[in-house]
Amino acid sequence: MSRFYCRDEELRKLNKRYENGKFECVVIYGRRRVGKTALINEFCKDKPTIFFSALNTTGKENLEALSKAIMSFERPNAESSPEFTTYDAALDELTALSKEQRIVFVIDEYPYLAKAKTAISAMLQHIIDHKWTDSQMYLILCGSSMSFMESQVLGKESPLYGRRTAQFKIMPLDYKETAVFHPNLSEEDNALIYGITGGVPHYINKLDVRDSVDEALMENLFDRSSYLYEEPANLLKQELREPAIYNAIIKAIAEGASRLNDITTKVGEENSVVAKYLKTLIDLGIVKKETPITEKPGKKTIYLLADNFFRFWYRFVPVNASAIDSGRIAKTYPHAVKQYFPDYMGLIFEKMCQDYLLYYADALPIELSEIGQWWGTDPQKKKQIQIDIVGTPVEGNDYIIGSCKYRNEKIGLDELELIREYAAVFGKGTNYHYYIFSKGGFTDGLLQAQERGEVQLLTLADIFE
Ligand SMILES: Nc1ncnc2c1ncn2[C@@H]1O[C@H](COP(=O)(O)OP(=O)(O)OP(=O)(O)O)[C@@H](O)[C@H]1O
Repeated sequence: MSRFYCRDEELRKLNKRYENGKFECVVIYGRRRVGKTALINEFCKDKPTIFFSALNTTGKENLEALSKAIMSFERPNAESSPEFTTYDAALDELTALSKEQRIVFVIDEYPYLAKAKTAISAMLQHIIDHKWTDSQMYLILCGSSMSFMESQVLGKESPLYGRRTAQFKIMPLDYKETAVFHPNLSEEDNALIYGITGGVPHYINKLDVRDSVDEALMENLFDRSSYLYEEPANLLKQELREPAIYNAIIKAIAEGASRLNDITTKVGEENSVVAKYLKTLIDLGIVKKETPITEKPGKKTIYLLADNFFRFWYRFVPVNASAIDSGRIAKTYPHAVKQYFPDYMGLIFEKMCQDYLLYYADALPIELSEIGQWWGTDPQKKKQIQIDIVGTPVEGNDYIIGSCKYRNEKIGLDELELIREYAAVFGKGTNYHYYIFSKGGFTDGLLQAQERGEVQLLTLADIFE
């Protein structure tokens, strides 16, 4: 079995709740493959646990599976076990167990159960209110359908509303956590692994980098028989009824369409139809909407791929499909894939730098409220500008302005000049603190500017420290 990494904060909080001995109803949700079940297993490994993974079938078959889960807890060595004839009987058995001891009862894939047995949320609500509140039951409801978990389990319409005692939205790992999987690799390799897998532990494991990212990509992604080659299609098929349209939308965004109109034109469907599909992709954590920081959603809102793995796959697999199919990819890889990495990594590096500033928020010269990107038009030069990082203050007029360059060249004073100009166009603050992040380092001129206190300079090595 592979090792379990990170998630310390989630485990600490889950354990703290366990120790209080009181009734808990914890909701755990997040994108598919993000590591929800692995986290629950890690939490439960030394605790009395009934783990029921709901099935995408009928209510009857789910009751059978639930019966088995309860029976294998009560009689771990029995070859066959009786089954409960009703859900009420199974829940009553759980009540009896939780009166005797602290017990963790996990329902994984809860949306499947709620679909198969529509009354289950109301039944759970009833038993929580009448029996479990005073018991030692530690209930965990887990699911990957974000919209279902957010509206039907956490939302006001749900019978379970108000019953939960905590909720955890499990997010992909960030760049530093991703690097924990490969402590012996260089910062550049670790950045790339983050850029390819998006910090989804399952994808990090499946990419399985030993010595070289190039070799791992060739074996475990740019190969038709590999798991990662199939993954986007599998995931879409598993989650959605019309994968073809979703596929076209993701491809359009990966190829650079970011406004609704551009996506619609590429896909060849009505705006309203595409908007509906986009909403589902946002629920799945594949697409995200972005608006310039400090502005409200509106005309400037754009759509981006939230998931780096999808972004990588759709950027490099479709255009190289024939080379992959014919086995020529190893030959074409240097000019068809690898030479575009600095460009591909640009956006990812921006996110890494933003995360870095959030990590060290306490050491920043301002009390940070939000961090994001800003884009708009320079009215004098009549051209579009984009500021990679803007940090807004909780109060006052001091802002952080940052630039991120993922190139193999030294960045010089002209970059500082440029972001000073951009800050003037942004125009919200009166005092700006400048940060420049560069993979390839800095010229002496810029290093001297740092010594004069005009700018903070950080390399890839600095942000991984
Ligand atoms: N923190 C972690 N450290 C190491 N490996 C992990 C971690 N989290 C998940 N994994 C790996 O990723 C795989 C998939 O994770 P898991 O099944 O927990 O995801 P999930 O969110 O429950 O997925 P789904 O919604 O598709 O059921 C696991 O089998 C495990 O190998």
